[in-house]
Amino acid sequence: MIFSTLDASLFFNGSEAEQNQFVRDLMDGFDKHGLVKLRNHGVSAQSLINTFDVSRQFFNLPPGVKMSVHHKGGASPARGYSPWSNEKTHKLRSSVEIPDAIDAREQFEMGSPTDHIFPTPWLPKSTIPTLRPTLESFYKELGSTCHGLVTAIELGLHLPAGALTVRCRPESSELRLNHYPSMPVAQLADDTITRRIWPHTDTGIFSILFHDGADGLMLEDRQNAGQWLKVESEDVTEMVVIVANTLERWTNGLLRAGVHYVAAPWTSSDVAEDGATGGVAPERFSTVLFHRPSASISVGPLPEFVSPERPAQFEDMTALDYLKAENGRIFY
Ligand SMILES: O=C(O)CCC(=O)C(=O)O
Ligand SMILES: [Fe+2]
Repeated sequence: MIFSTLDASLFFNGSEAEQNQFVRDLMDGFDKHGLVKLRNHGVSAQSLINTFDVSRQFFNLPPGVKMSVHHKGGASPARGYSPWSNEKTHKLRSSVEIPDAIDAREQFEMGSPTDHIFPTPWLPKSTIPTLRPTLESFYKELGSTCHGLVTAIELGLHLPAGALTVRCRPESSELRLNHYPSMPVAQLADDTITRRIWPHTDTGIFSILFHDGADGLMLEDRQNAGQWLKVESEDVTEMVVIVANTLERWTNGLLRAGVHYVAAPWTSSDVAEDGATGGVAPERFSTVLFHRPSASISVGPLPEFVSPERPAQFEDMTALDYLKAENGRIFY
């Protein structure tokens, strides 16, 4: 296996020596790839089943119903439903200009249940009674895991206890449900303008990701520029953690964000083995939590990572202004 799968219970419930080993392995994975996989992460298998179940129910609704909770686009934090191709993820890598590039994907985003400045629009309870309670409880569970991971990162970066966790209060993370409709594999080939999601980095501190078993997640190989690694998964309860831009900015480039995209699946029975021609890619569902700092916190480099030999590489701006600047470029 290319990527380490770490046992998070060693950090949450282990001895000091086990915690220290987990922190070393986490930092090693972040350094080598910008990605690690976790098991025993605290999110229950039942929550995942429930979440993918309501996600399927939501995306199966008629377009008009989904559009009643439409995300209006633009710079504000994404809340609600974005139909096919509304987000242009290829623009997240400003160095790569691809005219008319399309994301073959629809999505739903929610913010913290306590966020009253950018509230999440919900369907009437009668439409899918379990949608909101399931997602709010999933959000809460993910929040506990994120808190633990941020604590581990503080240790790994030799920062004082609480240095990063205080920057994540009040909670400002965003939960996204992705649905990639079934489509001919040929439409996702290298010479087309369509990807399930284009190569990009995420804007938060890190992202935690689950999918429903349909593979396709690819990560840029930092050892071989321009090459991509398949993020194979051993089981659907495995959590993928990807370093995102804010951690890169805070550490002044010490930890780098993982560039990722979703390709046609490589193992599905209904897709040719090489994944490049023929066949139909089955639909795919994923959930991503973008763990973000609180809105007013700076995403500029932390003083601990700036020195005369290593001047600040990133602008000092609030997490909200940073998110707005990115969203303004990619959401229509
Ligand atoms: O669906 C996936 O596996 C990746 C999704 C993703 O990268 C995103 O939503 O930012
Ligand atoms: Fe992403």
